[in-house]
Amino acid sequence: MCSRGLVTVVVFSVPSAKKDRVLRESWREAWLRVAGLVAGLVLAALLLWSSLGTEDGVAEVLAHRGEVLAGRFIEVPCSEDYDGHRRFEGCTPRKCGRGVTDVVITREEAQRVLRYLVPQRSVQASILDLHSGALSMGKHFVNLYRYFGDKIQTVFSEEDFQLYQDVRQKVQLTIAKAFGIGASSLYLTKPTFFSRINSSQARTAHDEYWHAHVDKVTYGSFDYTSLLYLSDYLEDFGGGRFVFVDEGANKTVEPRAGRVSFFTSGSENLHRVEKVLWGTRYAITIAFTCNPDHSIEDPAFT
Ligand SMILES: O=C(O)CCC(=O)C(=O)O
Ligand SMILES: [Fe+2]
Repeated sequence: MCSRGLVTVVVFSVPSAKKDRVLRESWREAWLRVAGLVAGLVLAALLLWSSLGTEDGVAEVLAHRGEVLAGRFIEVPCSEDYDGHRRFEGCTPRKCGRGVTDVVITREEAQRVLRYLVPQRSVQASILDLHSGALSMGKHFVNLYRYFGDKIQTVFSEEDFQLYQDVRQKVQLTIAKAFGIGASSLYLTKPTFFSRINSSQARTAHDEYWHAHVDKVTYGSFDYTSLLYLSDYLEDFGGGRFVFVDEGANKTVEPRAGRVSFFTSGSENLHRVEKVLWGTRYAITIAFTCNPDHSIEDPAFT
């Protein structure tokens, strides 16, 4: 019986084995198709995620928005950009790099600076040159100081200018200390400006803040650039992170009110700002030169 059973099984199992194989193969094909689809979806999601995260690939975060940095400094080799300019020993960078600190300017001070720039917010300025008073409004630049004339005192108070001067002084000392130079060898240079960025369309080339650039090339006189952030990444706006464009992995600085980021202005510090996706981002660019011929006074009533 057993052998008959076996035979029976054998007899009937020939076509069923074929069927099984066909079935197994079609299952395998279906599985392969599903696996291929899943792998494709995962890859697409990864690509989308990385492009949303950094816009241009791999990035490391140099300063997270949530951390309070007592001071982080990273040295990078100097580019040759300084050689084409007159050198000022004890000031022109021999040591190059980038630093971030959250303890030099308090959040309260940053809020006060922002408050003093409120009148400009109401005229929808996107850039205000704090030295000349040039204000970009849509496609045009107007001169705020000339426009308001004597009435400028209704826009800015003595106290506002004093606050700006205190902030500038503290940032100057921080830069001097980080790079091992004398603070008095640094001079404020132009443009020193307030920027307000939102997600609306850029109207002039000045508004296209997202292009990678070298400050020394863009602005000429800059040797050391500093940025004081006045609003918080992911609280007040999305996108808008500052990116050092490096070979390998970019380094990002997430803005936070009161955060000061500073760096030598040559091509060792090529950088860009990510497009702002929502909300409004406020910052001040304060630049220093080693060349006294390029120095400017602190903004003041003149
Ligand atoms: O606002 C920033 O984070 C950077 C601005 C900038 O690159 C510049 O002012 O040259
Ligand atoms: Fe820049």
